[in-house]
Amino acid sequence: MCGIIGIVATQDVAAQLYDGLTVLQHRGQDAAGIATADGTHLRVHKGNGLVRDVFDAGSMRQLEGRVGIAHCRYPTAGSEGLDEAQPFYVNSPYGIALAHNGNLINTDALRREVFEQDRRNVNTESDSEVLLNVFAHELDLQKALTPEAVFRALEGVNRRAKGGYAVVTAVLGLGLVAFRDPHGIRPLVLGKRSTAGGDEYAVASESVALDILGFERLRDVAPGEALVVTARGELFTRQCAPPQQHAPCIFEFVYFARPDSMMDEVSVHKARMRMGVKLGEKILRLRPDHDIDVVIPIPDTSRDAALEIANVLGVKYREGFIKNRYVGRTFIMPGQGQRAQSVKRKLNPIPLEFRNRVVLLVDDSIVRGTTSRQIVQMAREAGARKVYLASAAPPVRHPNIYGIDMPSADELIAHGRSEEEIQQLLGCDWLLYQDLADLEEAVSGPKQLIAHFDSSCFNGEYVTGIEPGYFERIRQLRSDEAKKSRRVS
Ligand SMILES: O=P(O)(O)OC[C@H]1O[C@H](OP(=O)(O)OP(=O)(O)O)[C@H](O)[C@@H]1O
Ligand SMILES: NC(=O)CC[C@H](N)C(=O)O
Ligand SMILES: [Mg+2]
Repeated sequence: MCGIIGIVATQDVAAQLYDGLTVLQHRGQDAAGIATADGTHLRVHKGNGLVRDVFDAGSMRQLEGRVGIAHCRYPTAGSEGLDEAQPFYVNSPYGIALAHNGNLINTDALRREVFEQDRRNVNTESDSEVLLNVFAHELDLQKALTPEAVFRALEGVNRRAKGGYAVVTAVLGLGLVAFRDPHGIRPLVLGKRSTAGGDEYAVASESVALDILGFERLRDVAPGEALVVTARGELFTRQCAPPQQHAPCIFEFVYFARPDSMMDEVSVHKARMRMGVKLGEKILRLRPDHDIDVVIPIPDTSRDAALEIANVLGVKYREGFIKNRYVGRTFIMPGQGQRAQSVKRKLNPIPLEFRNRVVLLVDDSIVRGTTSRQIVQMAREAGARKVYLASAAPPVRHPNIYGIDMPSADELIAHGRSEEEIQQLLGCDWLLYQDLADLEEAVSGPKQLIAHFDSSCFNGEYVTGIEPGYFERIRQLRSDEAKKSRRVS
């Protein structure tokens, strides 16, 4: 789930893109990059690692320009290597740099089309580079470089590309172009800042990036909508795909996004609190005479939900695990070995919060079970009398194909297993999952702001439709086993 941001300002934007990336870091830890356009040159700097490791004073100095885009990467296609770090660049037409959050599901077919019909070669395994070439070709077919021409080109892109995509591009001689897939699976938000020199605009995966840069959040980019901000700061917007069901990814609200972000008009923090309320109510329904002494979150993401569960149950909330702030998110690490090792380095219990107590551990989600398996064990070793585990999301039983790297169903602990079997595998005394209807209600909230979601990893329903054989192909390409063998060879 990568993070993207694009800015058009009245002064150089690289430093602001850098700051924006640092608050989107939780969306991708493998690589980062910035591209800027200064009228005659597009400059790109990218590398593997965290934002703070990729850039130094020298690389920042050469990123001149008042139009720019940036990306932090969590791979869902290709390798974790530098070749596939973003932004990508093509020199024709005009010079275009592109950064993409999401995942295309017709990459193979598009790559062939791009090569055979559009006569463009894509040298990496990245779906995003294929997407850039489709955009470049469609723009090449237009006879001018105007917002109108870009919108026509994007109608072509939306006809050809299938999957989840929120995209920012810098087009030399024009400015910033941003667009969101016709179902709005991936998030994208627009902000504005007025200065003495004129209006400035930014688009980003999450509103937190706008907040810290002092942009006012105007609105979300609509599904299928595109916008152009010229280098002079003029904003043009247009719907570039026929209307489709809006289906934002529910996992953004469960895990990916920062709680201080607003997404599709919903506060992620409030959505997570409502998840906690629903789960607390479910506990009271199933076990009105429960014996829970204390509710303990598995930090970070589960905190909002855990606090509300404790409130509903009327029991204590305690921070029983201390998180090492220098270890990143484990779920978005590329290999299972790395993920498993990091849980121990990341979380350590405070035994006095566990000793002789019946503890309810809360996590936002249980995906591969890497975290919860170890945490349940740690809670027992710290002296808990009984260990219960509640997940603010339902069992994850199906692959995600729109930008979260869960390509292989058999790596998911809940795939093909009953809740009793999962409980046994995790080693807890009671395992409780949120119901999907409750989760969807929790996110859409009392105002029912979102009618449909991409909840595919919970219910196996894929809003774009799926080609036969697709799952087997991505399993072969992207399972942990496949990735490991690629790393060795
Ligand atoms: O079942 P698993 O495969 O372990 O995946 C689920 C876990 O991974 C995530 O935590 P992560 O450490 O990535 O981030 P966080 O600190 O934001 O909770 C998520 O919050 C769960 O704790
Ligand atoms: N998580 C994402 O958004 C990934 C973007 C793109 N598919 C890549 O692998 O680089
Ligand atoms: Mg976690």
